[in-house]
Amino acid sequence: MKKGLRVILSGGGTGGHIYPAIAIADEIKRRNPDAEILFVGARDRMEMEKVPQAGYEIKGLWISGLQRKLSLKNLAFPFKLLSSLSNSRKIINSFKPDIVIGTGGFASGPLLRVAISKGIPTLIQEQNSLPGITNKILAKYANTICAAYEKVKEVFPAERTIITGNPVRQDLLKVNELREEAREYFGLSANKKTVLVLGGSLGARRINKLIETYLSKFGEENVQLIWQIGKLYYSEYKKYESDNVRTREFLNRMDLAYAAADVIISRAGAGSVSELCIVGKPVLFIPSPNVAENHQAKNAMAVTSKDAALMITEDELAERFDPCFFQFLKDEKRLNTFSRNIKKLALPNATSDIVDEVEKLIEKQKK
Ligand SMILES: CC(=O)N[C@H]1[C@@H](OP(=O)(O)OP(=O)(O)OC[C@H]2O[C@@H](n3ccc(=O)[nH]c3=O)[C@H](O)[C@@H]2O)O[C@H](CO)[C@@H](O)[C@@H]1O
Repeated sequence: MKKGLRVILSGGGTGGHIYPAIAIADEIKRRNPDAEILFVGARDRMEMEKVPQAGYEIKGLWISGLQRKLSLKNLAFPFKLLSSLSNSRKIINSFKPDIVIGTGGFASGPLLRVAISKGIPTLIQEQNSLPGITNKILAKYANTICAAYEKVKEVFPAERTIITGNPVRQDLLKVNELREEAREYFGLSANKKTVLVLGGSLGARRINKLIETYLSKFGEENVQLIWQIGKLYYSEYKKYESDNVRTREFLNRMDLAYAAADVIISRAGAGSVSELCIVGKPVLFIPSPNVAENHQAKNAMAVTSKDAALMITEDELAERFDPCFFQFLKDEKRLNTFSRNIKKLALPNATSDIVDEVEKLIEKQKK
């Protein structure tokens, strides 16, 4: 890549859009330490905190999505859109990027729209098998679309869509070397099985309720927990913190959380699924039913259909969790099969393949 490369990345709203953008930024920086990288997000969303923590500058736009139901908040939408288009133009004019990359979420809409209108190369990355609204609109004009599922070619222009997989932070590639450090970091015992509970980047109300119900049973079964509760629910559940139960609002060291775990209970957001394949540990998926076209269940089924994980839907939890999960925890043969099989589904080169596409676009622009 050329010296002094200038890149704007935009993705946010939830971790599912933020961490792919950070993974791409890290790989661009690794290949070209002189690259200037700027993030653009939505002013009040979690990217404003998580991106600076990852070491990058971020500018916030005043933008949100249209509410599906009739809501007063929608009245502000046209003003937010105009304001964010105007600010995107200012940001692009002053930063002068060589390329603009969008990973989904509201802020990437106006920003990429302006980049496209100015003829700046654009790349979008779609994590899900069912594209979100922002990427659906942008895909009509973006130069390249990097996706994780073949199925998106039914929605996106197939000739510009490349299946790369989802970018995953590189520190997750070597979690198997971190087990000791991880147990120490969380203050966990070396003699007990550890279950890691993940509710997606925002936390999951139903999973938190489930864990609360079975806390004493986990104790009786000699199982310790790392329990990611989520910002919205943390105040309600943090009282359960103990030597055996490590409660966290958010896990800033996902590498250590994955490293400490023997078994993982998780939502099935696209990024979580991609990471879990790389980590290669036995998983129980509890997909969120509150997402468009039940796409988390589809993400999970892509894994369970390969005999590589277990899935229980929220509707089935009351009946199936107790008999299935506690038996699963003791079934070493099945745990090993799942570990082996889920690892076969990993696409560890996704980030590098996406940055190859970034380089190609920039080269093409130069010609
Ligand atoms: C409710 C909802 O709308 N969920 C969507 C959201 O999920 P969500 O935002 O949960 O995103 P994903 O499951 O894709 O990824 C979660 C990311 O957050 C990180 N993480 C999570 C918890 C934590 O404590 N620390 C941490 O760093 C994970 O390591 C991962 O990188 O975006 C996904 C990708 O577009 C979609 O598939 C999901 O359906």
